[in-house]
Amino acid sequence: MNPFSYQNGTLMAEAVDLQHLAKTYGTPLYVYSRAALEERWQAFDQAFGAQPHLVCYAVKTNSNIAVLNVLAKIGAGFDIVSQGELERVLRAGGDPKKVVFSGVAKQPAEIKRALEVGIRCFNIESHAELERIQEVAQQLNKIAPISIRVNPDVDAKTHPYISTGLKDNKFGVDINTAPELYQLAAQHSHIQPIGIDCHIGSQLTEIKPFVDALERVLALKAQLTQQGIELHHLDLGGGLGIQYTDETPPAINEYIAALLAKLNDTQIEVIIEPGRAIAGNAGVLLTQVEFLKPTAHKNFAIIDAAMNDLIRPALYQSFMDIIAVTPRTDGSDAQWDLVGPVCETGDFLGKGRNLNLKAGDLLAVKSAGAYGFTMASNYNTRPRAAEIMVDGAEAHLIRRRETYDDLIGLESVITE
Ligand SMILES: Cc1ncc(COP(=O)(O)O)c(C=O)c1O
Ligand SMILES: N[C@@H](CCCC[NH3+])C(=O)O
Repeated sequence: MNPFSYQNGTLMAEAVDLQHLAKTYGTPLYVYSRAALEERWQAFDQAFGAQPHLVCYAVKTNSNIAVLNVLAKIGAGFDIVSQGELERVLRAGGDPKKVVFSGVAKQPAEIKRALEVGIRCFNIESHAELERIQEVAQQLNKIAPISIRVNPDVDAKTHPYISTGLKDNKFGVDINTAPELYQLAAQHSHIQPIGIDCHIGSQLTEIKPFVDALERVLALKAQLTQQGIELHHLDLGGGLGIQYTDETPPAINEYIAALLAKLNDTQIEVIIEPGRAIAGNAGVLLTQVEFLKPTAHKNFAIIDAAMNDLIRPALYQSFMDIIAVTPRTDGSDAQWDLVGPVCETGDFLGKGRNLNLKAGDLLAVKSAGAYGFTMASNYNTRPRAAEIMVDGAEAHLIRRRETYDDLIGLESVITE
């Protein structure tokens, strides 16, 4: 489903008028569709059929507790990378037994909390981290279930900043050295190896790298079985891409079908950690045109959303499609650079876009449900945007706009 479609000349989110939302809550404004979030998580879940599996939504993608709650209610597990994300999952009603904990430097306090609430598995990213988890588990007299994140060294063919499965990335351990680390882990008194983990990158638009990675993970599993280490699950990470413009990523069910074909009836539980493919196209960012500033060389449209609200274009030169909420019937298209009010030359959301604009127009940045709000900052002391979840004809404010007190209230002047 596409939750965002035009009706009577205006873009709607499900059955809610986006012009109306912008008037009520102001801009910049993130708007998510509940139905789209649910549909995409369920598409992953259902595609597994009889294969034992758990679809752990990657919390970093969009961590609003209303988003997590909607997914928890339909049975989602969660992939977290910090205690902060764990606290969100718990407050959203998520089941800790369905939580996997990734990330290269889990703090002792984070490990302790995760052991206390009883998460499913720690995805260990180095030998040093194995020792730290053993130490904390021993102090608590608990057994830590672990998998080792291996680096299968496959080229994910995505942006270098979001490719994670290559030898020279900071993530995971070299797949060739993993057997040694598993042997060592198995000898630790408070560690129980239960799975293998990998995650090769994000915004992948081809199936082959996923299948290549799985092949290497299966070979490792066979080797470990021979060495007497039996594992209960394979965690294949996230990474399935979405369409931002003209990309043609595989459909969710094609991607899962390719994994199942490679598994060839191996009855092992498969965990996946999709983020973008669930939340990306379930959200838009609404922004208003402040001023039009045509110059001799270029036309700038200055909008009220900036790189602090949505950093992907500035950080990765990502293309995010930008459309008029109510396309004009008067005037004509011109080419515009859509820039924000932040004092940085890199502050743009789109360049050279053909749009028919006037000051005051409302625009929607598409595919902004993933890595939008979660990567937002307060740079230039700009309050972060409000967030709305639409559910049919209803709109719920799921995060109010920040106030200046929210921003400045944590600070104090020195008194001398
Ligand atoms: C360990 C891990 N799992 C899952 C994800 C989610 O990735 P994506 O949003 O591409 O599905 C990420 C981010 O790339 C990650 O680092
Ligand atoms: N934040 C990135 C993806 C990185 C994924 C984090 N593991 C993006 O916006 O595309």
